[in-house]
Amino acid sequence: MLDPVTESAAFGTAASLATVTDCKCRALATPHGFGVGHHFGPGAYPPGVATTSRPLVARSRRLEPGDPRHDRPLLELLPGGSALSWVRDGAGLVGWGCAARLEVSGPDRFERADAWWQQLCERAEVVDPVGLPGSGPVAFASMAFADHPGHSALVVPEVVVGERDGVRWITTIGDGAAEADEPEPVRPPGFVSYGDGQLSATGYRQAVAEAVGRMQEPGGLAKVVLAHDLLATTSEPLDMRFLLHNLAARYPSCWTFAVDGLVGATPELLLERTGYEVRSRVLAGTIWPREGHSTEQLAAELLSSEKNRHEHAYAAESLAVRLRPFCSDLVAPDEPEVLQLRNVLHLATNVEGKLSDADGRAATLLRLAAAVHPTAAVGGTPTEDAVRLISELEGMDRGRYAGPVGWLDGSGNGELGVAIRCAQVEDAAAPGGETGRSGGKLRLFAGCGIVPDSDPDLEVAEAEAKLLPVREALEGLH
Ligand SMILES: C=C(O[C@H]1C=CC=C(C(=O)O)[C@@H]1O)C(=O)O
Repeated sequence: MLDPVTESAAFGTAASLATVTDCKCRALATPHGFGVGHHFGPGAYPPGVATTSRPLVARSRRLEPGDPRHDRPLLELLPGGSALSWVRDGAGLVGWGCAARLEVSGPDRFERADAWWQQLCERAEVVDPVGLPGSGPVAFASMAFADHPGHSALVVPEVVVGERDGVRWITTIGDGAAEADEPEPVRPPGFVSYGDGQLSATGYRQAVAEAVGRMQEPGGLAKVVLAHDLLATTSEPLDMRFLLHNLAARYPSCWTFAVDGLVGATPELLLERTGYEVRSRVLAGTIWPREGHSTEQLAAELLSSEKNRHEHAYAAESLAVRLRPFCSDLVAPDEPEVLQLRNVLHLATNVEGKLSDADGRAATLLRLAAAVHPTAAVGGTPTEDAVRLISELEGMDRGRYAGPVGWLDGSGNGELGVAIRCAQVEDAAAPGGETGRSGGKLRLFAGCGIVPDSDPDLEVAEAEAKLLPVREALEGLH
């Protein structure tokens, strides 16, 4: 098997760090510049220079009917271990193994991740007769919500299987040894128990009440999105595929993702870039099923709720305003529509644009993401004040929850969702309790847009409804 490309990088200040991990998760921190190589010690490369000791070799080929990798659902191809996924309605990408990996943190994490990926792709040897978005070299990405704390990860798998427009293909990156990995049977996680995370539901209610009080004062924020977490412990080791299968079965229209231990099914698309086309689906404003109310009644109530319309307008506008400068054309409807999911209904705005290439190069997906993240669907209005208030009132580390998550290819295409309706796997198999068995530990997250007339009790209930997809997947509902 090809040695994974080992990224060793550090960028000057404590405020802005890129740690370096190889794919066997040996962390290498270096006080020197941006360098890459396999198993080279830190400091072997001069500051500011990115090198790889060996270029990536990516080979794609079409899969044909009769090949199990063509005929079986994408998620069923994943072997055990750390799964990579971006699947919607049965199509998308799954990946495994690790040919290269980057961890970054800090305010310029997007720019540095972008530079790393561009350099890897420029030097890569690519054989790609498939020629579709997602064929050729691919990195799965999961970016931290905040500048501090939290790390972001880019993982280049050794094997990717993709499906788009009815075409199935496989890409091997490296020597393709992992191509032969046979899926082991998926293991259920056993009993699931829940406990408070870093911010309990009671603490969350207080945080929302405090935010509402401050927002009602003169000069207060227009909107802030506050979240809390829930700790889940499983009696058996956690097989991420169990979660992925159940999420995809219950939420087929969402993007079922897994990147570096962050797993979920998001209904919200931050940005999709296909050539010069960009697309986004902004969500904000929520209602959840109540007894005696039909879906049509709930949808009508949501559309006519001034509070939800305000919440939504801030989010849709934040995306459109920040995306517009990169586009020669951008269409954002004036009126939201209703998106219906099993657990909730949302107000949704689909935005479409055409990237301008005035200087001969349209902005990359990661650059675009840096410009639009966080939208007011997960941050607030105005953004910087809201992000400060989130940090103050939540008092927890969101990690990569609510950050961009998805994939990028070597031709500039990719999809980044907003990492909501998800959990961070803290330990796939944590040391066991009294029984001596080893179970897993996950942090589930859910947040709600808070405006000056929000009711804290209702926001707690809304967050509970948003936690359901992962809870039910964990408990085996499909
Ligand atoms: C922040 C979350 O949801 C966002 C997306 C849709 C609707 C939202 C809302 O109505 O508050 C949130 O803005 C979450 O699920 O954790």
